[in-house]
This record gives sequence, C-alpha cells and structure tokens, in this order.
Amino acid sequence: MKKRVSIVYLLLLKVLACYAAAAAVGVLVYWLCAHFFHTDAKSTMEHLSLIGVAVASQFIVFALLLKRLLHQELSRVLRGVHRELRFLDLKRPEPIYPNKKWLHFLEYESLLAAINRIIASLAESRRELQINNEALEQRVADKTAELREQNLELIKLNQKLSRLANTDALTQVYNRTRFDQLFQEHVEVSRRRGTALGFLLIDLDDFKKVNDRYGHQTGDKVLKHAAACITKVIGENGMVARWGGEEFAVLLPYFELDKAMEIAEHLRQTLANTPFDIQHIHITTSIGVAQLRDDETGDELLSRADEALYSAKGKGRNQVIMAATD
Ligand SMILES: Nc1nc2c(ncn2[C@@H]2O[C@H](COP(=O)(O)OP(=O)(O)OP(=O)(O)O)[C@@H](O)[C@H]2O)c(=O)[nH]1
Repeated sequence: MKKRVSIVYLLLLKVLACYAAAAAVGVLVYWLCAHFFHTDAKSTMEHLSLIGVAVASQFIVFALLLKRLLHQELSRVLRGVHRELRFLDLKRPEPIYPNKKWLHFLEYESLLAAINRIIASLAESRRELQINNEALEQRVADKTAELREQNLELIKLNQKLSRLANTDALTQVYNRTRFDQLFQEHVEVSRRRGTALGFLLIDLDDFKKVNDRYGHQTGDKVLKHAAACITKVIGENGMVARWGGEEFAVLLPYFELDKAMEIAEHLRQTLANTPFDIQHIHITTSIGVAQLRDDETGDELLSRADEALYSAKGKGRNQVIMAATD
C-alpha cells in the first residue's frame, strides 16, 4: 500500500523553498551592495547596514513569494471543489469520487467524506422540502376545491334567494315588486329604441264565488292553475306576474296592439276552455289590453289598461277590451 503523507508537509516544503529563494536573494543583495559600494565591510556599522539591507530584501521577497504561494494553493483547492461540484444534481445525488492524484494526502479523504456528507444531507433536506411542498400543494388544491364547492353552493343559494325574492309564493310567477322593476326597465328600453311594448291586465271573473263555494284553499289552487295556464300561453313572448289578489299582468315586449289583442284573446279562450281539473271549476277572465304610446308614461299605460279591464267587467266579463288610444 502506498504511503500517505499530510498535505501540511507539502506546504511546508513549498514554504521552505520560498524561504530558500528569499535567502538567496538576501545573499545576492548583500554581495551586490558590497560590490557596488566597494566596501569589504570593514567597519562594524557598514557590515550591519549591509546585513540590514540584505535581511530586509530577503523579508520582502519571502513575503511576496509566500503570498503568491498561498494564493495559488487556495485557488487550486477552490477550483478543484468547484470542478467536482459542477455536475452535482441534488435530485439524483452521487458522491464525489476521489481523484487518484490527491489520494496520497491524508486530509484529502476526510475532506471528501465531509463534502459527501454535506451533499447527502443537502439532498435529504431537498427531498423533505419537496415532500412538504407536495403536501402543501395538495392542501392548497383541496382547500381550493372546497372553496369552489362552497362558492357554487353560495351561488345556488343566492339564485334561490333571488328567485324567492322575485317570485310570488303561491303562483310561482313574478311578484309585484319584481314586475314593477321589469315594467320600468321595458318602458325605458321601448322609449329609447322606439320598439313596441304591449301590456295585458287580466282579472279572474267572479272569483269570490269560487272561494265562497269551494273554500279558500281550492281558490288558491285555482289561482295556481290560472297562473300556469297564462305562463304556458305566454311562453317566451313575455313576462307574467301576479298583480295582486286574483289579478295578473303580462308584459309583451316588441308586441304591437293587434298582436297583443290576439295573444289576449287566445289566453281568454284557453282559460275558459281549461277547467280546473279536480272539481271541474270553470273560470273566465276579463282582459284589458294596451300598447305604450310615444307620449305617455308607464303609469298612464297602466291606467289605460285598467280602464279597459274595468270596461270588460262592465260589458259582462269573459272578454278582451282594447284600451282607448286617444
Ligand atoms: N283563495 C284566494 N282568494 C283570494 C286571494 N287573493 C284574493 N282572493 C279573493 O279574490 C276575491 C276577489 O273578489 P272581488 O274583488 O269581489 O272580485 P270577483 O269576485 O273576482 O269579481 P269580479 O272581479 O268583479 O269579477 C276575494 O274573495 C278575495 O278574497 C288568494 O290569494 N287566495
């Protein structure tokens, strides 16, 4: 087995070599000074001065050589470490294999072992960090999914609340509050764009008699039945609302008066010919029909439709009356 030495010996040798070189320079300086100044160093003072100059130059040369030596050695070690670590991948850590050139130095192996221990510990820390990171990402993904689910529930709840706030609880058509908003919006749109807006006011005839004869609960069912019939006939053409009690309102955007009259007549006939199925209760309706005029307000449109409805009642019920246009 090859004998191994401490790297300190090598350094010591190099330092000694530097010192020898510096000493040689000192001797040379002594000789040169003696030669230049033609002195045989007879007096003690001359002799001491020459020695002083020689020692000083020796010291300077030694310091310079030592600095250069230390710089070279340190750079060499750092370059070596850098070269070894250049291909280090902490995802797939591999120990640094010993360089045969350096193996005969005692310290090399323990330095290498220390570096390899640091690499292994760094790789382990990286692995733990990655595991923690993945766990964290999973938790964030779970929380995000949970939040998304809660958000969807909130949206559904919101939609339900808004439906509840806008719908008449008994008949499931728009309630008066929502209808008033829709009415105002459509009056404004119709006025801005110059488009037609038809309006129907529908009242169930002699509804009090239904209540009196069959009871309030059956009366409620008949109201639901009437609302379902109206909604079916109107379909996508317009919006149906419970105006109050046994009265309904229908908004017909883009419907001219004659078309609105057609729809109203169809509605009257459908309701008259579709008895409420349990007791075969026949209900008829009176309907006032109007179209928004260029020069009138929403309220004026409503009162014209109301007058037409009143007129239908006056003329014997179960009929459609067109509102006065002048
Ligand atoms: N069952 C039930 N009845 C209601 C409801 N709202 C109003 N009514 C009844 O509707 C009836 C309306 O009566 P009236 O205003 O005299 O009208 P009508 O009997 O339909 O007579 P005309 O409108 O003149 O044809 C009353 O008996 C109210 O109690 C309701 O939500 N449920």
